[in-house]
Amino acid sequence: MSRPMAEPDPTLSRPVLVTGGAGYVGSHIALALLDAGYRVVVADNLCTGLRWLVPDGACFEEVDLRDGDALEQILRRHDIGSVVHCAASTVVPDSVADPLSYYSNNIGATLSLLGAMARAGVRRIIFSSTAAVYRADNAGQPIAEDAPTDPLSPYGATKLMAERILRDTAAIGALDYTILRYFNVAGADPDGRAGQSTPAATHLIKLACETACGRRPSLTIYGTDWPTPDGTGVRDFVHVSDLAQAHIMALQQGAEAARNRIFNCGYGSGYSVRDVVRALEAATGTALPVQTAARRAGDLAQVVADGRALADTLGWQPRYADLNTIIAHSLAWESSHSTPEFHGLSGRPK
Ligand SMILES: NC(=O)c1ccc[n+]([C@@H]2O[C@H](COP(=O)([O-])OP(=O)(O)OC[C@H]3O[C@@H](n4cnc5c(N)ncnc54)[C@H](O)[C@@H]3O)[C@@H](O)[C@H]2O)c1
Ligand SMILES: O=c1ccn([C@@H]2O[C@H](COP(=O)(O)OP(=O)(O)O[C@H]3O[C@H](CO)[C@@H](O)[C@H](O)[C@H]3O)[C@@H](O)[C@H]2O)c(=O)[nH]1
Repeated sequence: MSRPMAEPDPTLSRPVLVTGGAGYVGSHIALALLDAGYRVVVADNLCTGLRWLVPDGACFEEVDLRDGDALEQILRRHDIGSVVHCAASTVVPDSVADPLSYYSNNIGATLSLLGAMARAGVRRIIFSSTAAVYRADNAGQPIAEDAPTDPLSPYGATKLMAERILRDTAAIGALDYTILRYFNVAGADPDGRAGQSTPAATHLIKLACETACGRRPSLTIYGTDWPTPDGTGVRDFVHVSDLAQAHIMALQQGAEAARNRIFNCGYGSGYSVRDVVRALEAATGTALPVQTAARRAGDLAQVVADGRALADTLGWQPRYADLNTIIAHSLAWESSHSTPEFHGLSGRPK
């Protein structure tokens, strides 16, 4: 199914660089930008990304963002006008086990990118941040952008530090940023063009769909004694295509409402792990094999966004804000595309 082409913003007639565009979120952002009529360049070192996830219409540059000279050349060669910065190391427990590699990659890549942007005269950046920057004791309340920050993990700390670097750089007039703090990203492109394909993904809905497709013997529920209605963890799952649209809106309104602002990206609705299991069972018509285990280290009971600012300020209108839709799209992708034997191959899975 093809979507109508929207007129690109005349101030954004130059190509957009998507760092991490071979990854889960970045590939959906690249698709949404192409759908909206933008020219797109993806910069990715494929450390977790997959070449075949880069949409056909995008130019691909295989580069480690920490190579500032190479990046500067890419920015100049493609006449980049703005940057969506998704590239990062993203697995929370890995960041606890190996903090130095997380600080090195996430801070190193951001510093190198901002330096290259300054030298090439590129000012506008949209940054992928996370709910993991907030303090853990939110008492189960929806979290607004002005809630206290105090990340539990090195991963969250790298994101908060990168936010600070952006703020300090904007304070001297060197760039304009919009920071988007994602809650739990899930789902897949409704047209089946992209989906979560990382071989070692750890996210609940991805693992639940792998289980439903018979690739895992069972799903482990971590903790049934949380202070939540059914005892399992509660999260705010945001559809990856709605999230991608938020980046387009931030870019289009960059000179106005989104300039140097932070927005939560979540629907404000919490679903428990058992809600996810039930929704999956309803979608497949079969029982999902589950086992229970102790709470996972570093987990929180409930993480739900107060996401009103994004809608009120940028006019974000999510299209897929429904757990059943998120599950249906994830399941469709998992069952038709993401098979283990294709992981790591350069060709797109059939
Ligand atoms: N998926 C989520 O639930 C979630 C939630 C909150 C925030 N985020 C943020 O969204 C962004 C994208 O996450 P994702 O889930 O798509 O992860 P992902 O691992 O699928 O994508 C990250 C991409 O960045 C690339 N990359 C990493 N380091 C690089 C470097 N030094 N140079 C070039 N490329 C590099 C990887 O190869 C990969 O393609 C990250 O910044 C992450 O912190 C994701
Ligand atoms: O096999 C599993 C996987 C997860 N969970 C539970 O499901 C919930 C969600 O876990 P997961 O999907 O791993 O996401 P989070 O740990 O909430 O973290 C995600 O969402 C954060 C934003 O809220 C991002 O910052 C992180 O990068 C991203 O991994 C938690 O209660 C987990 O304990 C299980 O019970 N079994």
